[in-house]
Amino acid sequence: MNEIIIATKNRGKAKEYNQLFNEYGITVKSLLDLSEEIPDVEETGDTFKENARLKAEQISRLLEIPVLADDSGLVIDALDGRPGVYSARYAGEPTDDKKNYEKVLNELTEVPSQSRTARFVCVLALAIPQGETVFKEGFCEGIIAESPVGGNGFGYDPIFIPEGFEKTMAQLEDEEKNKISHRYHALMKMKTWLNVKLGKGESNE
Ligand SMILES: O=P(O)(O)OP(=O)(O)OP(=O)(O)OC[C@H]1O[C@@H](n2cnc3c(O)ncnc32)[C@H](O)[C@@H]1O
Ligand SMILES: [Mg+2]
Repeated sequence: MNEIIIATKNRGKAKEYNQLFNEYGITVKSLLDLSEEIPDVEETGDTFKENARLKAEQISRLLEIPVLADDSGLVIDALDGRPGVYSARYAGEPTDDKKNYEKVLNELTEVPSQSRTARFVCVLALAIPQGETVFKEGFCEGIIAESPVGGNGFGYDPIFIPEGFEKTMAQLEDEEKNKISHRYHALMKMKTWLNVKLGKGESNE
């Protein structure tokens, strides 16, 4: 295997998967790299898992090859878990990262720092033609900053301070984010599962 399809139209995600798969010599293609026009998958699920399944299975069925997809988002305790599965379109459509995180900051103006706990969640789905879809979940704990800082990453990165750091995710180098992110943790679980499946390693679950 030297190429894998990620069913995403998000450039930030696609870039991270390329970096994460690079050390295995695997090239990642997103839906933005395919020459054919791929219809948008309606994210009608109520959970990250349902939406990850919809994206991976619909594109796998269309292309007739194994496909990975992630549904991810930011879960904020003081907002009862919002924006959660609605992270991409929290401030409405079309999707706008800046409007999304500004909405979150406005909603948290009265909330003190010890109550600004949150986590990024990533549910990664691997859909296999004629097979059962496999799901792995990853988390990254942190707190919501008072104001946006940093220009790396995407989405809510400028307002998310990961646990153990004093800067936002958007101030981290790509390599640093890719060692702690929810996406990295989900992918490592998927890798372990694949190794066991292919008889190359031990399960640690
Ligand atoms: O569905 P696809 O095409 O993959 O692209 P998307 O951007 O719509 O992706 P999701 O439906 O999974 O929504 C995830 C949203 O959560 C946010 N998000 C997810 N991972 C993130 C990360 O690593 N850093 C910052 N924000 C992130 C960001 O706003 C994303 O748009
Ligand atoms: Mg989406």
